[in-house]
Amino acid sequence: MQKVVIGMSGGVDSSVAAYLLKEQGYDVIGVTMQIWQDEATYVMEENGGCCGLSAVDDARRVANQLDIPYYVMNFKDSFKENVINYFIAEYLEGRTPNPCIACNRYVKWESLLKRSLDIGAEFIATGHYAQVVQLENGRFTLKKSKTSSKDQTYALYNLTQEQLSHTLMPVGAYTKEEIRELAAKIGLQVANKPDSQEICFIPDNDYGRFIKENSALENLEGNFVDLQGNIIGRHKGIMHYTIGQRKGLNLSMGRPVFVVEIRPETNEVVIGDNTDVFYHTLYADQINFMSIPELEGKMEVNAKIRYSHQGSKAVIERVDKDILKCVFEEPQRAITPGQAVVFYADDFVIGGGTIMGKML
Ligand SMILES: Nc1ncnc2c1ncn2[C@@H]1O[C@H](COP(=O)(O)OP(=O)(O)OP(=O)(O)O)[C@@H](O)[C@H]1O
Repeated sequence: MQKVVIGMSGGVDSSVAAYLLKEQGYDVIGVTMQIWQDEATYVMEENGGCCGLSAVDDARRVANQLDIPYYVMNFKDSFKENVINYFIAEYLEGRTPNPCIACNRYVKWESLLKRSLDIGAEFIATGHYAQVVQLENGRFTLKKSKTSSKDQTYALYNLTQEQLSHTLMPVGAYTKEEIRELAAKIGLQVANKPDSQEICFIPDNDYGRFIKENSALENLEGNFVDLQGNIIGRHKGIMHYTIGQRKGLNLSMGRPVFVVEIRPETNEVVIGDNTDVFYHTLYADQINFMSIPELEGKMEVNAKIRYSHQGSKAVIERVDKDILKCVFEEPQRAITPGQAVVFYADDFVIGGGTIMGKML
């Protein structure tokens, strides 16, 4: 029997994933990763966070019910180094990070996969809404989940071929409703648990406060400037802002105004009109390809610039060793440095990268 380690967060999806794997005949081992420091754990619990004591209790109960072995493993150091530190550093450099992507690649896959292989498992599995497929060219890639509104391929675009070849995502072939029905049918007590919140380690979504409290920096205030360089007000620190933001600027300009650029080197936040946040072209680095080994020439794709973006027609080409240029057919609003751009052909991930500061 092939051994698989399933990451259990105590929620509906990973619980049903464990059930499905068992049904499919795998030797299933449940693991909950402890990833965040103890103090915050209790705050997260109240907000439905994924990794505190009740998550462990829930996951353990499900594992008992499914009659599979269950362990809690400590990944706090890996999470701090790869997710929290990256998250803070990116904001302080004026970019908007995506911590789930870093967590997936470096904590869930790199660290958990290594430990799983060490204990004799062949695969790791999660309750993500995505499907792992092997193409005719032999490469592994991700296919969008059955319900596009739940699809999580965007946050998984930078898994390596090696990681994908050891990965199972059994819930991706079902809709969320089907998963909830399945959970109810098999009597899982977590069937009605709410979905977890957006960023698990920031309970109230107050990124700015979190970064201030977790970095040594004191006074982060600076100037709001307009596109001509005139000072138009004071900002609270660049980490409070992202491209396209309108709320919370506290500027009375007599018209709606938006963040159009963040300049960490001068600690300035540039303000403009909505029309100033549209661009045709972005550049991306830290490229990872999935369905293709390498990009030859130009390629037509559907490109997604944030988790909630529908995707838009674009042409990509390499312009440097690790830099891709992506030209959209229609200008896109709020292309944001630090976020991922993920390229699709129909429902399949071609690859992706990290959006750089330069836009045209
Ligand atoms: N602390 C953790 N320990 C082990 N696996 C985890 C942990 N957090 C998340 N995962 C895995 O990653 C998957 C996706 O996590 P995500 O936070 O997107 O969903 P979720 O809402 O927590 O899912 P679920 O309904 O399974 O709780 C989970 O289904 C689970 O397999």
